[in-house]
Formats: sequence, structure tokens, C-alpha cells
Amino acid sequence: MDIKSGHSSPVMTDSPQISNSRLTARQSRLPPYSSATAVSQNNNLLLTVPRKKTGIIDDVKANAWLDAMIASSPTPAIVNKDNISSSDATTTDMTYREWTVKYPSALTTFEKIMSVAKGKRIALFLDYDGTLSPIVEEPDAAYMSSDMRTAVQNVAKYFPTAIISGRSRDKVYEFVGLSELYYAGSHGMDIMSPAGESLNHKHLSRTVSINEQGKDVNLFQTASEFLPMIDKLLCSLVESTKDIKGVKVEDNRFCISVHYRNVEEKNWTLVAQCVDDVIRTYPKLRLTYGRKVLEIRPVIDWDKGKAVTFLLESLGLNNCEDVLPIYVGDDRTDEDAFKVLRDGPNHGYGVLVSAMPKVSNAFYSLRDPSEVMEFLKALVTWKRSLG
Ligand SMILES: O=P(O)(O)OC[C@H]1O[C@H](O[C@H]2O[C@H](CO)[C@@H](O)[C@H](O)[C@H]2O)[C@H](O)[C@@H](O)[C@@H]1O
Repeated sequence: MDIKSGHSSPVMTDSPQISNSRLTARQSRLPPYSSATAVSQNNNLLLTVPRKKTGIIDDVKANAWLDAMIASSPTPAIVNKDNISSSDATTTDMTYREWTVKYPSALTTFEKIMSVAKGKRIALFLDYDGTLSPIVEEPDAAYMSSDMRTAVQNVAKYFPTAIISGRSRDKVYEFVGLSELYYAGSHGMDIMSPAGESLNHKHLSRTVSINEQGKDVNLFQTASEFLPMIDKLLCSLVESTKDIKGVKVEDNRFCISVHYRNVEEKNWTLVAQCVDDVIRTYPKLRLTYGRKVLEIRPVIDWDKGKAVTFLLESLGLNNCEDVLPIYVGDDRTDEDAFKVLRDGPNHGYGVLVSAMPKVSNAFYSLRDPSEVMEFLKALVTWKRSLG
């Protein structure tokens, strides 16, 4: 396969200089590339295929990867109605409407949701990318609008509110910028209490840190022992993908994202191959995928669903008849949280943000971040109306 050389691969971090020097310091200790036979445990694919001498991954596996990568994000033609004919648009609309019979809009069924919420304390969990901010080409520019920030700020005055993101906690905090919220970064592996608020959990020990305003915050980090490994992984991934135009390797602290949104589709297999070559040397790490992103994280029993349960327990809101947790998210990784609220003891509602039909563990749906904002405003209006 033809690989063009000379393209740099930016590493997106909260503080690029620090990250780059971390990278440079580790360049000389990069782990070796894949061995002749390898076993790599992925979320969906168990890879036990002997390596071909050519170094090109097995066709079947490559196709499985490719299918997953293509399916992970709709093409603009599907999502953007401007790009399709009016008959296609009508079909798309009809399919969407049929889908909302199973996953009703949280706006049109707002009254119904609130009739369940009456007399209960709502706990709110919000994903960031694709939920509070629109999906954009450049992950480092996924800004939240000031209107959305105000909506989140207002809702947090009435309900305990947490942001649960695959991003690093620092990065998502930088985007949201509200110190009164709970933050769970790195898919829940890095949880922080609001400034000045103490958070306790019977099983997990906390560390006390100081935030930018000099206030105490409590941190719960479930994967600290993996940090040296993740640092090494970051160097390896940057090195192995550096010649693929458009790839971005994002340092999410306890996990790493490899973005291929800006990579030509013909090179997606190559991205999968590079990532697979690297992670097969790390049996304690696993691979999942999101919206045009491959995500590598520790093999521990922790995800966004576990983070939701942890926060409910820490806040004394678990197993309470009078608590209604609501989780709003758009990504595959949010399904773990939807499932916890659907099947677990903390019954609540998952709200899937999607402009196209998807199978989900959520109960309700919203089309896009602008509808999420309307929903947050409606929650505030409802709460105020109760007096
Ligand atoms: O859990 P989330 O807050 O939804 O984070 C999931 C990933 O979101 C980001 O990537 C996605 O959004 C980008 C900006 O819109 C987009 O360019 C990218 O294609 C999407 O995959 C973030 O950059 C990742 O690190 C997160 O894991």
C-alpha cells in the first residue's frame, strides 16, 4: 500500500508542549512492532489470525474493521438532507418517524417524562461530543455554544449534573468551563467533583486536588496504574500513524483516540492496520470505536455506565425510588450508560441523540445538540413551574 511520507501527525492534548516533550522523551523506548502471531482482545473482534508475511492484515479481519469503521459514522449524504433528492429525503423522514415510535422524541413526550419525574429528584448525565457540541472535522475545535453553556449552567442549578466524556477530563472541562458540575473524563475513568464539594465512595479511594481557581476538588481515578502504559502507547501510535495523511492521535489521558475522519477512505484499512499492529503488543488494552475514531483503553471493568452508577452511589442517589437519572448521549460508548439505566436498579431514561435511526438501549431520542438544548431548557422551565 502506498504511504505518503512527510505528513506530521498532531497530538492533541490540553498542553501540547508538555505532551510533545513527553513524546520526545519516550521516542527512544517505543515498544516493538507486532510479532508473528498475536492475540488482541477487542470489544467486538477477537483477533487470533496469524500475521501474513506481507504485514498486511488478513482480508477478512480488515473487512470487519472496515465495516465497523464505515458504520461508525454516517456519511454526509445520509445525514444532510441538502445532499439528497426530495424522494430520498421523504423516505429518510418516514424511516426516522417510524423509528421514533420505538424511541420517542424527549421533546414531544416531555409531559409524559415529567409525569414520571414528578416527586422525584432528577440526576442528569450529559455526554459532550455530538450531544452538547456538534460533531466537527477538527476534534480540537468542538466548541460548545454560549447558549448551550447557559442551558447547562441553568439546569445544574436544579439537578446534580455530570458531564461524561471519552475526552480527557481537563479537555472537556476546558470546553464546558463550569466548575459546579461533576466531570467524568476518559470514559469515566477520571471523575472529579464540583469545586469545594466533597464526594465519597465506600469502595473507591479519592485524592484531593486543587482546581484552576485554587479550590479543592475530589478525584476518583480507576486506571491510574495504566498511565505509564498509555504514555508508551501514545508514542507508539503517533509513530506508527505519522505518515498517514489526516490521522490525529488524541491524548485522552487514560485512553487514546485515533481519529480517521480526515483520512481518505482508501487509507482507513491502513489506519486499522497500524492501530492493530500497535495494540497487539498491549494485551492489557482494548479497542473500541466511536464516530470515525478508534479508541484504545485499559481492559478494566469500567465504562460510562459504571461511572453513572458510581456517581449515583457517591451522591446517595442509588436505589432510591424517588430518583430519576437521565442520561443524554449520542455515541456507542453511551450505550453502556443507557443499559445501566434501563436494566439496573437505578431505573432511569437514556436519551439517544441521533438524526438517523439506530438500535439503542435508550428510551427516548433527540435529533441533535439544538434539541438537547431545548430539552435542558424545558427541564428548567418545568422545575421552576413547580415553585
Ligand atoms: O464521549 P464523548 O464526549 O462523546 O467523546 C467521544 C469522542 O469525541 C471526540 O471525537 C468525536 O468528536 C469530534 C469533534 O466533533 C469529531 O471530529 C470526531 O470524529 C468524533 O469521533 C473526541 O475527539 C474523542 O477523543 C472522544 O473519544
